[in-house]
Amino acid sequence: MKKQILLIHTGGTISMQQNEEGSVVPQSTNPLHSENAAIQDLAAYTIEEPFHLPSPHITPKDMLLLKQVILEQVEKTRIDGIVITHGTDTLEETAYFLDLSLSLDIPIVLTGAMRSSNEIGSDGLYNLRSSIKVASSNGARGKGVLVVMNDEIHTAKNVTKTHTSNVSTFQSPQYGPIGIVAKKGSIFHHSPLEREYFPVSSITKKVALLKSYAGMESNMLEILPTVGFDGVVIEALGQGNMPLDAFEGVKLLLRANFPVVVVSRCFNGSAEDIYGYAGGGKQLKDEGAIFATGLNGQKARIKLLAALESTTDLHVLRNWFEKDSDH
Ligand SMILES: NC(=O)C[C@H](N)C(=O)O
Repeated sequence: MKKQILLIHTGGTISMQQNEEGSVVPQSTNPLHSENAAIQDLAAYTIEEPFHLPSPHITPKDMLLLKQVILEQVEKTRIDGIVITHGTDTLEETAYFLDLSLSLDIPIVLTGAMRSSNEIGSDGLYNLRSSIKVASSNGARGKGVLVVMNDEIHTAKNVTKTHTSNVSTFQSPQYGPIGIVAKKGSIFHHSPLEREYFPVSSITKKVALLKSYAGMESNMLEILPTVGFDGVVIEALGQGNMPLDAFEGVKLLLRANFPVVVVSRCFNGSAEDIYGYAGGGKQLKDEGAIFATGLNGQKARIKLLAALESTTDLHVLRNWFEKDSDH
């Protein structure tokens, strides 16, 4: 019997075409619909298209809508796997949001394309077929939300977009992919150790993401609560350190119980409380900053958004963010 795949289209380059001027633009009818014949051999489908957006337009509320579409379909009918087509710019954020907010064991795979549907070497249909193969496989069960692009299988937690145009843009720094898509199907060589679940049913908070830089000013931070933010993720320098003036802003926020989550602006490695000088990671942590183990800035922001729906208690938040580290 064919596997039953819930195929959800949301837009992105995989659903776009290049026009005569060379611009890549959305189409009134998603070109993926005319590819249905090219995927019929792999599975049977329920197709949903809750919105059709370039992924820079996608908001956490759209991510929540996707979660609801998935839950409705899973309750209604037998679904063996889920494939979501999505623009690549914010794909990792949607993938991680769904990873945190769904506790399903069936495979959930996000995919996209770096070249639109009518460009030479378009990777969309190929990635779609690969994703359907992975979502139909038993090996993908219980591994959380996955991202399949360019013959690689990545976890939502670790994957990130690393190149503006290359088809091998998605990578998992430090960890690598957990499997590959071979000619005959998917092969997993790793499994995530644990999964986290936040029962998000609304998005009511605002979380900022700031990148630190040499000479960063404190007022960048001080202004946040006054303009309606509920928390901030800071991509700190190197091992997890802040410029002196900005450190003063962090202290003011923390003393007002405003959640400050620290990651590194480095592409690889984790932020840690190593340096003891003013603004260093040790002092940040002593002041109450929360270190997000192993997450990049955009993922830490999604996690803080999800977590703040359940609690604003800094101790609870710290446990949720730092439990992955052993010290
Ligand atoms: N390759 C892509 O999908 C990029 C596009 N700008 C998007 O995210 O919608």
